[in-house]
Amino acid sequence: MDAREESVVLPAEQGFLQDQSTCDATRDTLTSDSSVLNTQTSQSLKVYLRVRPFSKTELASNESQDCVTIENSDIVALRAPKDSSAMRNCERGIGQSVHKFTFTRIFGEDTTQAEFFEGTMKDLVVSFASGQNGLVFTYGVTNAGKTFTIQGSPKDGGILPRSLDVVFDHIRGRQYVKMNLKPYLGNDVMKLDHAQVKHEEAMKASLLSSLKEDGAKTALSSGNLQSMASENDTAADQGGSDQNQFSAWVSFFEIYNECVYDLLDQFSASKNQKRPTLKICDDQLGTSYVKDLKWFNISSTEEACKILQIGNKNRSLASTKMNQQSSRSHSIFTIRLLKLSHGDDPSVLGVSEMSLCDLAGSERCNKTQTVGDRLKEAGNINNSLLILGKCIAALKQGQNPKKASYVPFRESKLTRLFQPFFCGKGKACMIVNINQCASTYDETLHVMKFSAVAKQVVQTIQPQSFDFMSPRIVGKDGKVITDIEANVSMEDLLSEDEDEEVDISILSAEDLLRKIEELKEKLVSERQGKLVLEMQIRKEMGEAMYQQMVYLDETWSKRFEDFRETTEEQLENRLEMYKKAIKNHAYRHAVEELETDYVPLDEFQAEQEKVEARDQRIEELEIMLGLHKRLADGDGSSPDSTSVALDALTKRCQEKDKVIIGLRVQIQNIRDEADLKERRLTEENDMLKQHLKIKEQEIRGLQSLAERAIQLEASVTELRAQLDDSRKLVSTMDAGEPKPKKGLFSSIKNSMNVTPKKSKIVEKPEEPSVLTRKRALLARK
Ligand SMILES: Nc1ncnc2c1ncn2[C@@H]1O[C@H](COP(=O)(O)OP(=O)(O)OP(=O)(O)O)[C@@H](O)[C@H]1O
Repeated sequence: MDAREESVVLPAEQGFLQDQSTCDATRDTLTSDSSVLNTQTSQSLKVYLRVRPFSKTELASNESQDCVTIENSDIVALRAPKDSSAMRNCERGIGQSVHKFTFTRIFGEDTTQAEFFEGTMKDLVVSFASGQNGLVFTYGVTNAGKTFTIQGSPKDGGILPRSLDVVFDHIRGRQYVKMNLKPYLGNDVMKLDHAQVKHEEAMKASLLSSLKEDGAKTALSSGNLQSMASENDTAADQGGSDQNQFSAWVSFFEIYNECVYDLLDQFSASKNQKRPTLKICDDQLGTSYVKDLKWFNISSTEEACKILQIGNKNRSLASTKMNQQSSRSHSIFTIRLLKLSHGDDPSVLGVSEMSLCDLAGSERCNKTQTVGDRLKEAGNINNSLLILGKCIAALKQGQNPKKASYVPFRESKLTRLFQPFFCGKGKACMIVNINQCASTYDETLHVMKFSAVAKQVVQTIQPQSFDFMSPRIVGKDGKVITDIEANVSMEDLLSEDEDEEVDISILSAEDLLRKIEELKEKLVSERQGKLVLEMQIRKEMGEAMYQQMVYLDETWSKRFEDFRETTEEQLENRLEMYKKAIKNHAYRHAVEELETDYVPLDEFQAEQEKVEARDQRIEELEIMLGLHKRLADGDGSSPDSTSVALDALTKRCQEKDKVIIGLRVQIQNIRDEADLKERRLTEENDMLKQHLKIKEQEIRGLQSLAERAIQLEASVTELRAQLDDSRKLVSTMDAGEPKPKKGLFSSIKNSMNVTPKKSKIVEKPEEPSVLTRKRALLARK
């Protein structure tokens, strides 16, 4: 598959820093970038690929089989190794052995952490510092380098500590050190009183002290960026000219087996205690956030990295077969930056948020030989990644207005939290991590295909900057102190938010009571509305049923008519066939008879001539006989001549007798022949009778078919009667008298159970003619 996709290159993307000049360039961009953010932009989701180098063990176990080839800065080719399923499939003629994928940018195994940060995160951190929200998530199989990319090693930090460095570099000298303004809900800020501030400070001190035993040596840092930050101390001076102040807060949580756990919750961190799970709620703007999540104020990258280390200790790590330090959960580290006005009691000008999500490995269960808890984990990991994939596919599909489909964001905790970013809350970017091992080729290919789809998602980013979005500030009781829109009351905002998981803890007791009353009233009006809706639905269902019945009626009538026509046609055809067969038989028989009795013409004429000659001779003889008689009676003729004549006559008579005998023999022969023919005819007649009997049986079968057709006709008539009853029922429902308590389906059921009243059956005018025709046809047959 070639996943090449030309992404829209927006102005913000054009200036990748190819060299390693870092903070100066970043800061310059920071000062000029806020104007860009005030317009809505659309861009393809940025998807970066990072290929990790082989470990020594991998090289020793022949994992290096040239599976991954980086062709240029944005195209990578994957070649299936010989033992992979992809290669087996290719040999069977399914799929290809080489796949090419395009990414926003590809980073090879030699890429340093600094290079990777420069090439991927610059835009996002710049936007974040200017007030825009951002999300970065890493995706890949286990052991592909996701955690390494985000967190890095103690000596060489990943994108997280490096981003923090840039942010702190940006706000240096403008940090608001008090902790009395704290992130609250999705995008708001809570103003803490003195006691609360003390509590905050104690909590932070306690958290940080928990890492003291391990010492600073394990703490992560951005490594070389540290020095760069100090080199750029002039930033403080620059910032000083800006009257605004900034306050930075962090949180760290994980989604493990579809439960959200606070990784900075010290009490739950103790071994024997069951960790409390946190809920995901929607704020008044419909943005999802983790309720009761702990936020800690940070004043430097070091503090943030220590907090990250503490959270890491609580993270659900388990050793899988593929990675000894495998993350079994999705972990999300979030930084919130509050932009405040100048002075001791500043007002909040804006809040921006940047989340870095280290997704759990996307390996499949069989590969890692997972069992028990590990199998359950893998199931949950795969499920949430599957839903992420579904969301990304649906978002991609949704870009075509004709194919827009439901995006199942709410089907997993992870996608619920990602939803705002895919719906314009801020910039999102995906980092795909792969290793080059032959044994994980199939999984890697799967990851790449997922990324190819993700790269086609176009993000619409709402205009955002600190100046653009002012948050609400609430007091310690959760009541709004200041609001962006003065004409929008708390009640208005809350009444907009009727989601099933609304966070009601932000209301005071009086507000709650008032809210309950309002809700009661709302419930009554909702119920009324529901009744009306139910009636409407009933009516619609009735109409739908009626339409269905009409359709059924039409379909069955048509089918019956077709059946009747076909049967009639078949019967008529058969009848014609039998008639033809009988005619043919009679004709053949007559021809056979003719052939038997046929006498050639010349023979016949010869016979005729013979007969004529005989007749003539007989006449002559009769004349002579008469002459002789006259002579004998005294005509004076001599007795000798008479006796001669007599002799001659006798002779002639004898000859005639012989002829007569011959003729008799002939007659006898003819009679014998006639008898023979008669016998043959009788036999043939018997055979014909047998044949006729068979045909009669077939006709009887056809008659029973016709009777079945008549029965079907009768059942259609009965269905029509039922249809009439349903029509009446529907018209009764239309006329009113709703029975809301009975329920929709019981009413449908009743309408279906109505016994058809025979008296009401009205046959259509053409039915008798059909029956009459059929009967006439059968009678005819
Ligand atoms: N670019 C890299 N250069 C050097 N080593 C790396 C690189 N990427 C990852 N590694 C090493 O590879 C190993 C696995 O990396 P990592 O733990 O970050 O993987 P992962 O994808 O987060 O795994 P999991 O999903 O199981 O947590 C680690 O030992 C890490 O140090």
